[in-house]
This record gives sequence, structure tokens and C-alpha cells, in this order.
Amino acid sequence: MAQKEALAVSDATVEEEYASQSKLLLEFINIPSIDKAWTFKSDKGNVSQAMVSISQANLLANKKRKYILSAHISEESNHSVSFQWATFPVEMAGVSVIVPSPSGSKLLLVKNQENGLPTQFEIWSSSQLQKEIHIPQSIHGSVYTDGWFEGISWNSNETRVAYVAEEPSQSKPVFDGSGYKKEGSVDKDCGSWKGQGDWEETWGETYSGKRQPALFVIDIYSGDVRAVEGIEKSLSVGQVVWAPSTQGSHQYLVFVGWSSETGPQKVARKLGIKYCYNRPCALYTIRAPVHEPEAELSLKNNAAEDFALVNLTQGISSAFFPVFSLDGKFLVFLSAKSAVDTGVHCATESLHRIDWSIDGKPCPSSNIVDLVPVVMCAEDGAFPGLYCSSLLNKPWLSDGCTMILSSVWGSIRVILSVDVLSGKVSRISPADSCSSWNVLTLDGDNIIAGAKNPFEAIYVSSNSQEHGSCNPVIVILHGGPHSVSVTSFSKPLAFLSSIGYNLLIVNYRGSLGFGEEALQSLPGKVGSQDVSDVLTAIDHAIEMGLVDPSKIAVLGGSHGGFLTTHLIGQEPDRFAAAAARNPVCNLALMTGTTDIPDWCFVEACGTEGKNYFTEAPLVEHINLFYSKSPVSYLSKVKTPTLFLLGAQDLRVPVSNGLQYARALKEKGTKVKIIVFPNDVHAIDRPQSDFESFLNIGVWFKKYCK
Ligand SMILES: CC(=O)N[C@@H](C)C(=O)N[C@@H](C)C(=O)O
Repeated sequence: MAQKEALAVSDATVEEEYASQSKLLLEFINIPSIDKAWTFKSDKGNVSQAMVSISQANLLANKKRKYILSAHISEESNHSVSFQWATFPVEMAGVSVIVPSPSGSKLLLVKNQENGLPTQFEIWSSSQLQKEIHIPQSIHGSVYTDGWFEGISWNSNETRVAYVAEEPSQSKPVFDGSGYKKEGSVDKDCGSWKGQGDWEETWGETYSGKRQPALFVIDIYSGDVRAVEGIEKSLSVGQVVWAPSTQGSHQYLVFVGWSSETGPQKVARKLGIKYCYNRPCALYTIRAPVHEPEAELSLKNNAAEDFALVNLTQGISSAFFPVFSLDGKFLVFLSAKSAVDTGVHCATESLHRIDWSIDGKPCPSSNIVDLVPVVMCAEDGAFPGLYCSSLLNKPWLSDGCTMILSSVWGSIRVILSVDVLSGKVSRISPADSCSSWNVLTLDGDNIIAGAKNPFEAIYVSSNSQEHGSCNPVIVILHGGPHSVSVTSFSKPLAFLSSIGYNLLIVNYRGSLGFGEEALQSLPGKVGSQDVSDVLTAIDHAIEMGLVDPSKIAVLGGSHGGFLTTHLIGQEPDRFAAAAARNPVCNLALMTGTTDIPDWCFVEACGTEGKNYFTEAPLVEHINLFYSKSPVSYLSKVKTPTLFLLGAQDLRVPVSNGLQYARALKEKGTKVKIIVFPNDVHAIDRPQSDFESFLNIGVWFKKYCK
């Protein structure tokens, strides 16, 4: 009876915790995020216009609401800049992506639609809709707006747009009561059905069901869409831009191609590409198709080699994010050659230049100039190398040779300038600022931005310590493992801080932002070096009086979940509570089910693992994977652990977390499992994000007060 009463009291407390924390969490979830920004020149010299694309969670619809907010930017005589924001934002319902034309006089809106409906292109002028074009699925599927294959580019005279979209679907076999119906048979009786046809490989996590990305060009006046021909079938394409051209000369496109047939593994398989910069890729150029009525004429007047595909970066294993200089004289691009060559999924990048001849034909033997090399080990806080997740499409200052970008430097995202003639890199954001800076866009020469240790940790105090005693701490561990937590605002972390937790965010060795040597020190030592770095950071914080050793919780996703489950197994008395989002718990199970089996080999065996990778692992590798996994320490775990799992995760399939959680349950450890049936690896659909962090907050309040 007494036990029943105690249970009822604890249930009521938990209910209250859910009610009060959910109100607070909603406040954070509703904070809008800035996604992109553009600026436009105005007639008045010191004034320009800004357009900012913002998104906000719409929990009821379980989608993101997108809207646009505009501003006038004026530069005063003392060079200070002020923004006059429009009174209200305007919602962009149903819009997948917006792309202003180079002069700013036209705006392209792309609306991808579901259920096989045509993709809609809308061209707007400053006052009205000028043209609406519907592109049926027989021409192409959805336009790619994923930030990786994505590329939508206006030509310089603003008559055509090149873009990346899903190739049209393959025809499916048709059967009826008497068997197979031959293709093209027109008999439309109701006793037939469509079969599945051949299974097609995809690029894995977040690309499930997506068809191969292919190149198209649309004439915005006639609405005529042309597929770009001459690109081999095995090449997935993305990030297209128009090459500069002079009047009368042919127009070329430059784009990135990822082959699914080559690569170090020599397998005809597309391996997962999301968060994986180690997939070989190159820059290509090809002549843009011409539209009616010139098309037929042009074909007659040209030799076949004029239309041939040219690989511009044969000498380097990776080339992406192509950007032409303002004068068109050079093409700058990023490379993840270190990731490709070592097999580590994300590594230090390098920046390169190709000198471009506007009049001549592009050639495969272009000289690649190394501008910013990979930095192995930065001395005394010096530049650690490039870690950029994107480039602006117009990153140039008015001198035409200074490029502005943001990159990670230690645990901080900084703004850098790079002189693309000399390769000189300078840090622009203040060296004494602990804040992370992200470049949104440039307005002339103004930058519009949102605000000898081998590893670092960021300590966030919830600022409510009573009588010298510490609030409980949550150790936060990023995934990857080659990724990084920077000092920027994070809604879920702000929420956890607001409910009374201090945060210890550890960038263990292997993180981005500290040079290539520290990054490459981890593969082969996962589950030991990274675990010991985290323990060192915790001990250091305890010594500094920042952490009470009896009140430590740990939270991590993916490889951060690997560390979370390793820590509660290797140090069973240290952690009062744990939460793991799509954790890697058993590499031996993961290798046969993930979209990146090569990752298991490289992280467990070291960069040599790249050469051992096979779809049919040897038993010695399976044994090694098991011994390096949290599952091998499972019998020691005592910490109450919450599991948040996305059932559609192709990266760390749900079976990894479920197997481990069920095994903990079997041995009597306190476990709570929430599976989100429609979520992928990131668990970031608004309702799932909300439910995840609410449960993390309540779980920690219950077990780590
Ligand atoms: C390369 C990769 O995706 N690794 C996963 C195991 C992982 O840790 N992913 C990171 C990006 C994450 O935070 O989800």
C-alpha cells in the first residue's frame, strides 16, 4: 500500500514537471531562426535593401513556417549602419526555396508539391507575379533544396535558370490477370496493376525515396525546360552555377559531380552522403542546352566535342562549392580531399583556384592553385585550417579578390577573409569575442552576420548556484565524431540551462576546428581516447569547483550517443542520468544496416580501415567492432537512461538503440524508450523535437536534481 502511494506521488510530480517544463520549452521552440539573407542595391547611394528568410516551428502542423522580413539598411556618414525593419513579416506558404536574380529585379519562387503534382516555378517582379510555370513529373521530380546537391542559378542576362531536380521516374512494369504487359500497351482495363520495378540505390540518410539529382535549364519567358545532356548516368550532380560568358559566345555550366561507380571502395553503391564529406567529387563543365527556336540550328552548327563533359579538377579527389569571381577571371572552390583520402567522414578543408578564360573553351588540364592548405597542427592559437559548411554565392568584397566566409576556429565560429590571389587568411570577427559568428550576406563591403590545448570544453552556468553549491551539470557530447559544438545560441541547450542545469559541452579530440592532426588522432581510438577526453574535461571542471560529482547527467546523439553509452558503461558510478538520441551502441550490428558501413571501419580500425571496408566483413572485424562498442560494457551500466529513436534513421538504424535499451531493461536498469515513427537521424520534426527535449528535461529532473 505504502509503495502504491509513493508511486502515485512520484507520478503526480512527474506530471507537474511535464506541465511546467512544456510551457518553458514552447518559449524556446517558438524562437525563429534566420536561414538566409540577401541585399539589393537601391538608387540612393547610402541605402540598400535586405531580405531575410526566417523559419519558425509550427508544432500543430509538424512543419516549419517560412517567412520573409525586409529592411532598409542605411550607412551614416560616420560609417555606422542602421536597419529599419518592415513592420511585419510575410509568410511564404508552400514555398520550398526563393532565389533573387543577380540584379535583384526578379525573384524566383520554387514550390515542390507532393503526390506527383507538378513542380511550380513563379517569377515575381517588385510589384507582381510575372510568370507561373508548372513542370510535370514526366520532365522531372522535386527541385533539390537540401543545401548539398541544391543549386539554382540565374544566368547573367536573367533569362534562364539552371537547377538540380530529381530525374523523371523510371517506368514500372505493369501486370494483369494474364501476366506481364509489354511496355507501351495501351489497353487501359481495370484489371492491371503497377509492379515495383528495380530497386534503386539512394544517397542514404535523408535521401530515402529521392531519385538521382540531374541538371535542368528553364527559359523563364517560354517556360521551356531542357534536361542537360551528355552527363553519364552514374554521375549525381549538384551545386550548379553559370560560367561567365561574353556576348555571343556559348554558355557553359559548372557543377559538382559525385560518381556512384568509382571511389576508393570501388563498389557500385551510393554510400550515405549526409554529414559525409569523404565522398569523392569533382567540378565539371558542360555546354548549357539552348532553347527553342535556336536549339535545332545550334545542334547542326556544332561538333559533338563542343558538348562533351569536361572534368576540371582531375588532380584532386574532392571539389565542391564552386564560385566565380566578380570579373569571371577565376573559379574558387573548397575541397575535402583530406576526408576523401583518409576515409574520415569530415576533416579539415582546403581552398583552391582555377584561372578561367572567358573566351576560350574550358579544358581538363586546368592548373589548380592551392590557396589555403590543410593545417595539420596550429601553433599557439594560430589559424587551425578551414571548416566551412557552406559558402555564400557572392562572397566578394569590392576589390574583387577578397572572399568572406565563416569557419570554425576552436569552439568558435569565426568570420575570415581570404585573399584569393595570395591565399592570405585573416580573422575578421573580433579575436577577443567568445561568440560564434555566421556570415549571412554582404552589403557592399559590410558583412551582415548573426552574432596549445588539443581540445576544449564550453561551460555554461545556469547562474543560480545557491550558497556555493553547484547546480547539477549536463555533459553534452556532439556526434560525428568529426563535428563540433560552437559557442552559438542553441534553443534546446538554452532550455536545459533555464530549468536549472549547468552545461559542460566537450569538444573532445577529433572535433573540427583544432587542426587536422588532432582530428585524425581519433579514428582507431573511438571508445577510449574520446571517452578519456570527456572524463578529463569533467575532472577539470570538478577541480575548478564548477561541477558537483554527485550531480552529473550526460546527453549525446549519434556518435555523442556512442560516448554517452560508453561513459555509463565504463564509469558506472559517475552519472546520475543519461539520455541518448539515435546512439551508436553496437558497431558490429551497425555495419550491416547503416548507409555508411565504411564509417564503422574507419572509426574502429583507423584510417587503414578504409582499405578493409567491405559489405561482407570478416569475423575479426566484427569482433573488433563489438569490443569497441558500448554494448561490450553493458553489463556494468546502472544509470537510468532515456532513449530517443527515429524509426526512419538510415544512418544509425533504430535497431542499434533498441537492442541496447532492451538489453538494459532485461538486466533491470531503468530505461525509457520513445520511438518517433516518421523521424530520421536528426529527430528534428517540430513535434518530435519538442517531445524529445521535454522528456530529456523531465528525465534529468527525476534522476539528477
Ligand atoms: C558521419 C556520421 O553521420 N556519423 C554519425 C554516426 C554521427 O555521429 N552523426 C552526427 C553528424 C550527428 O550528430 O548526428
